[in-house]
Amino acid sequence: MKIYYEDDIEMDVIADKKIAVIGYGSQGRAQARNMADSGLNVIVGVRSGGNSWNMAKEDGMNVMTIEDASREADIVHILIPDEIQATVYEQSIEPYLTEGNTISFSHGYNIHYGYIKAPNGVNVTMIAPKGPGAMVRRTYLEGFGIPGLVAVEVDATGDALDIALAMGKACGFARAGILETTFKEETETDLFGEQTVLCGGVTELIKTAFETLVEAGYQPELAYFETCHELKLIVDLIYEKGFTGMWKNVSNTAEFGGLTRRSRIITQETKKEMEKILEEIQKGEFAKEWTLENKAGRPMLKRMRELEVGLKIEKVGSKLRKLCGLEK
Ligand SMILES: NC(=O)C1=CN([C@@H]2O[C@H](COP(=O)(O)OP(=O)(O)OC[C@H]3O[C@@H](n4cnc5c(N)ncnc54)[C@H](OP(=O)(O)O)[C@@H]3O)[C@@H](O)[C@H]2O)C=CC1
Ligand SMILES: CC(=O)[C@](C)(O)C(=O)O
Ligand SMILES: [Mg+2]
Ligand SMILES: [Mg+2]
Repeated sequence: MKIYYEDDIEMDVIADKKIAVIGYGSQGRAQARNMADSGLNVIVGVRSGGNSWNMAKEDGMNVMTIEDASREADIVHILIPDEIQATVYEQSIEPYLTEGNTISFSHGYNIHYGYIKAPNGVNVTMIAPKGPGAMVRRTYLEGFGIPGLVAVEVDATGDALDIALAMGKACGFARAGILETTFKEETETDLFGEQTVLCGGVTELIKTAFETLVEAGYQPELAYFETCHELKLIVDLIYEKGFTGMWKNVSNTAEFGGLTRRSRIITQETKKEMEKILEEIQKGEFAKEWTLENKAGRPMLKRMRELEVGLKIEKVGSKLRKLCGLEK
């Protein structure tokens, strides 16, 4: 396992290169601004007249259409939604690539599952933060960074890894460390983590605990504070001090209750289901399902989004977040 830090990485490999960041959303806006603030020649490639076009202009970025940016750049860093990358790549990026260029990603999904294939002579690299775009920017401005992953699928120029690492350093990732991996490993672990813990698992855990308390007659506001709001404070302790550090900071009562009951909540059945979800990812079954969902116009995602907005915890939580100024 190789982890790269600031002092391990030279910037001169990309000092005079033009870097097109395609997309200006969660990751695009954060990474483009971080790299520009690090002194790199960044072009933002987005749809003309769209929200991102206007936002990038307001941020003072050098903005072009995706086609012009791809033609102009030496490195094309693709930060648009995974499910549309292949179409945009085929229509607006690939025709403008030349030998010695690099295409770069922050998730291995489209390369790993074969939706995007680079032409001969073009590097294929990944520099991926292990965190949301807003934190990529916030930690950079605070002088720190989000840990990153670096991978090289195709090294056509012999310096593809140096290029990806320099981009990661310019984004601030090397302050926290950049771990070397592969497109396969990043893709499979990222999908697994977001489905079973970070986004899927944790919201289902919170929702179920909240509903259990409310159905038992407790005040919904108290249930929200207990099962959702306070979770950040506990996770911050784990983030900074690990499990043992967190246990040291909570009461002995919480420690005894938590350690004796947690395996009744996350059971061996849960572990078996996690293994099944990982297998679906490894076999490409999730990717196929997501591709079909998009081809059908996202009926399931639209319905699930509607149900999510309508959840009691969302209504109670929004009211409380507004009252304490967290939410506008
Ligand atoms: N979100 C995150 O925190 C993380 C994301 N990643 C990865 O980063 C990559 C980007 O993800 P993320 O930042 O969330 O993406 P977003 O959903 O935030 O991307 C939005 C951007 O994509 C553009 N866009 C959307 N649809 C199209 C289209 N059909 N044609 C052209 N441009 C389009 C939008 O432009 P417009 O304004 O014109 O609509 C906007 O600039 C993905 O590979 C993702 O897996 C990796 C780690 C974390
Ligand atoms: C923020 C992040 O790392 C995720 C959950 O993998 C994503 O947004 O795809
Ligand atoms: Mg992730
Ligand atoms: Mg992800």
